Amino acid sequence: MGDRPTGSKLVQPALYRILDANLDRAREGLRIVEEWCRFGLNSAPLTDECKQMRQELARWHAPELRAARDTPGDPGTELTHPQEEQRSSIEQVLQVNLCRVEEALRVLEEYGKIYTPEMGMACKQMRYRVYTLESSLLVPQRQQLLERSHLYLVTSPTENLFATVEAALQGGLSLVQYRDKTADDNVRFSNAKKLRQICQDYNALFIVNDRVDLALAVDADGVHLGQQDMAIATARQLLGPHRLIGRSTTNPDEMRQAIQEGADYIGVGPVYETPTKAGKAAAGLEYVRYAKEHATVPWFVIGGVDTNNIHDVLAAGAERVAVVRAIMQADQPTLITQYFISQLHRIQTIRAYEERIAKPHV
Ligand SMILES: Cc1ncc(COP(=O)(O)OP(=O)(O)O)c(N)n1
Ligand SMILES: Cc1nc(C(=O)O)sc1CCOP(=O)(O)O
Ligand SMILES: [Mg+2]
Repeated sequence: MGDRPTGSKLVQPALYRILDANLDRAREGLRIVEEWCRFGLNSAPLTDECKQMRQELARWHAPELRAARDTPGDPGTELTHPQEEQRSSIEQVLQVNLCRVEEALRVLEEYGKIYTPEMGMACKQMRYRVYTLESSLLVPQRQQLLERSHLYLVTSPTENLFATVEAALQGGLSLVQYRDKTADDNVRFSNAKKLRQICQDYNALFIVNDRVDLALAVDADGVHLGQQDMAIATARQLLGPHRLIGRSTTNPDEMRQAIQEGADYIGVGPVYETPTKAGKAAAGLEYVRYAKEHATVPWFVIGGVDTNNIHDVLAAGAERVAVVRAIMQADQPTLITQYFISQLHRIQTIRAYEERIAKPHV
């Protein structure tokens, strides 16, 4: 590779070892992601993208770099973090490994510039390709599941918390919010952790009410924030780009602002007064009709919704509802969940049909 501006004889072996270690790290991470693209997603384009990047990295891995390796003398091989030993989901495996690839590429970009400018440039371009790969793999999963979810269970404290949530999941529920306004933090943490696991077992989204710190601590899919809770922009900074943020809204101004600030979904309510949120005046069906015309993100009607009034709510334009008591206090949560889902599905089918009649050529 000719003369390099490496300064001294001491610098070159270190530089080569850095490049050698990070080329390995990036390729290993890509291999792990590739396996999921291939066997989990059956995606030829994503598998191919990982493979191409691995091969490009292999071309940069020159014999002189490999020759500089000194595993017994490397103090870094002994250092592990307890979190490296735990993985709770495929998503986490992907997240951790994509992050590892991005970090390794950043190192290769900086140190590679000393080795040869072309290496620095190639690693920079590859890092942007990894960001794109990350978006394809991680963002849509949550967004798509949110799009597909029309019933939202918001929990209330009860002795049967886990059994009730699991019964609802068995009925087809795919979106759960842990809401407990009074428990101690250690109880909230252990409940949220257990619910997170149950939701994962059913491939359902798990959202934490109010608390961004708790959402992060249990690796939740997102957080629900009311008007008095943390600002969306601050939550987004803490949660990163991929987790969901929901916002409660009670009137058109709050809706406009929530959407403008980047809420992934909104609560629309309370449509009826409810003892679950005593003292909050009903926004009524008029606000549901407004949401039908103006909401541009998924919106869930909340507040007093039950099996008796769901048809009025749907008739006002809703296609998604969030409930607490209707499921948490049901004798048969699975059956009630199935009933809600069937009615929500029915209305979507009717609306899709009506739309086709109204615009036959679209
Ligand atoms: C889906 C959904 N919509 C609205 C709320 C209410 O949030 P907030 O106004 O912050 O009130 P609390 O739930 O925190 O008492 C919600 N939790 N979920
Ligand atoms: C938690 C919550 N938020 C509301 C809002 O309008 O922002 S209404 C509500 C409680 C909904 O409970 P139930 O289904 O038992 O009436
Ligand atoms: Mg709140």
